[in-house]
Amino acid sequence: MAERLVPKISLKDFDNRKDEIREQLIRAAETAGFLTLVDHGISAEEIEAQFSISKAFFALPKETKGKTPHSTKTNNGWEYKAQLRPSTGTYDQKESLWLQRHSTWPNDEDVPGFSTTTTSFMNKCAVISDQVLSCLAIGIGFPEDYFREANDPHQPDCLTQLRLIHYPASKDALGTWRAGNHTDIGCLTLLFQRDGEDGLEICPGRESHSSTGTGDIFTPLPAETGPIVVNIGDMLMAWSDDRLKSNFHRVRAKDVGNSPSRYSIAYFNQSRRDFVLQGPKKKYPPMTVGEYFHQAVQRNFG
Ligand SMILES: O=C(O)CCC(=O)C(=O)O
Ligand SMILES: [Fe+2]
Repeated sequence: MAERLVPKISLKDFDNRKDEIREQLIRAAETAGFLTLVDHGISAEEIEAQFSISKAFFALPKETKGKTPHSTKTNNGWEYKAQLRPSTGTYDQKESLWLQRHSTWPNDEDVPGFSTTTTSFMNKCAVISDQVLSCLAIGIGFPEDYFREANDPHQPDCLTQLRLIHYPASKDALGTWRAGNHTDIGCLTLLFQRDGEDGLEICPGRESHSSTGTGDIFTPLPAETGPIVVNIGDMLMAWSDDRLKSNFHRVRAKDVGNSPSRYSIAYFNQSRRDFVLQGPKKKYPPMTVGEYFHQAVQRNFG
């Protein structure tokens, strides 16, 4: 069932297969709001190299990780079991490191290779995001390069973030959540997982970018090293006049018994703060991405 719900889409030979790929991406974005990308240009070795960096960081003592402190103002830095979800009323059982291109990063003495590996990984994520967003732009009715400008990661007002996540191993997790039920606030998320570290569940069926109601049928998506899980965020749902679906998802550990630790990496395309967001059908009044973000944070966490 999960296989049918979340299609596997190949980006192989992108320039020559653009029309076919675009159709597949739009169909997935309009239905489940989730899809899995293969042949996307980041090798399994490169993904594992970034996971090694992530594992090395999270294995450091708290004092060393705390040298990159989390800021509530920018949402960058290292947070430990700090995300309180109104959807669950509990703190997510995880730690994560939020990074922007220009934020403070852990230094290379503490994590050898951190900056080179992570910069190259972010650059590759940006290329894939650009390919997907160029297809979705046409599907919505914008010019092909519309989101290239709106999401340009090299602009100083770009809100895009990479998030390294670690869910510690657990036993009898009933009543807790690794990541409570939520939608992503940004435009488009690329999510990397590892073989055997399952836990992600998705719940399609949302009709408006600001609705907080959700169904209760969640489908597990088995974790695989290599394929990238891609999902639409609230911002792109609003930007498409609710045509592309930003759907609820969550991460859970086993209610009873042992769950191994899980590492995941998310690349959140969150657009440029000063860019004006409005769909081609003008279903919602125009607002800047910064205003949208603020409103969505209030809605999800307020
Ligand atoms: O760890 C995961 O697989 C999901 C993370 C997630 O949904 C998020 O950080 O928004
Ligand atoms: Fe998410």
